[in-house]
Amino acid sequence: MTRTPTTASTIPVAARATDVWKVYGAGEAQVVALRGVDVAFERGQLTAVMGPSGSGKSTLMHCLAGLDSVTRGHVQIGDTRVTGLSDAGLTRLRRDRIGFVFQQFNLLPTLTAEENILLPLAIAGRKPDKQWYESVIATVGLGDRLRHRPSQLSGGQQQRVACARALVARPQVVFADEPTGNLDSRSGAEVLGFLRDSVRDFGQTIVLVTHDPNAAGYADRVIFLADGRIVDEMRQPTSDAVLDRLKGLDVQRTSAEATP
Ligand SMILES: Nc1ncnc2c1ncn2[C@@H]1O[C@H](COP(=O)(O)OP(=O)(O)OP(=O)(O)O)[C@@H](O)[C@H]1O
Repeated sequence: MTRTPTTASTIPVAARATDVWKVYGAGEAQVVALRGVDVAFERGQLTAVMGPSGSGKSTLMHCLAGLDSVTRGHVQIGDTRVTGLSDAGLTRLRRDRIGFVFQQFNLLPTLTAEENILLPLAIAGRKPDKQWYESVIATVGLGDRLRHRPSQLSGGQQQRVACARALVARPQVVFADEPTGNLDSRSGAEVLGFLRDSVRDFGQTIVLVTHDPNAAGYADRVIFLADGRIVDEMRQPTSDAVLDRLKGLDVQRTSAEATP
């Protein structure tokens, strides 16, 4: 049977999962984290992935980004089939074509903001494109903080450094896993606004895993996961509509758990 990924549009795809299953452990300890996920992430869009705790959001992101292997099915970044790449191929893919932003900012404490931002390029032996670097720095609004170390920056500023680091190599897709989870609402809004601007101004593709309906309100599209499956999607979401949909998922889950 041919499966149809959950996008009907003709916009080019930056990342795709096709019939992806992920099983952890074996026997009694077996957990099926993903159950046949088909999804395409369109280029130049901010897509949020939402769902109850344990629904498989981080697992899906890790499989898409080549940080974890799939049990069945396959994933693609652009035209490259990630599933089956060698370790060296995966390292190159992650280094050259994917940007990451995590809840913990993961900055190196002994380096300045600027050195942190340029580190992935330095490791890859690449020089930054000066004009691009300057537009990224201007967009994140860190011009006067580049010589500071992470301990001299607020949480929001540190996360903006992490966002700039993810963008500076012009990755095909940025995966952001709960990027506002450690921030107060104002700093969170700044970071989300910046991610949103990078989509609008640079055509960046972003996949955002979040629990927060307000964060999902910045997205072009929201994918809802429940129990390892994609159960719904919403385009041009509002925070209120996302919140309502999430409540529905929690109700379904509670009723399913109550069934003997
Ligand atoms: N390394 C692992 N070994 C065993 N089970 C795992 C592992 N990683 C995740 N799981 C299980 O897979 C399921 C999906 O986990 P995942 O972290 O993807 O969910 P999530 O939707 O991101 O949850 P949360 O919102 O709480 O972060 C859960 O039942 C989890 O316990």
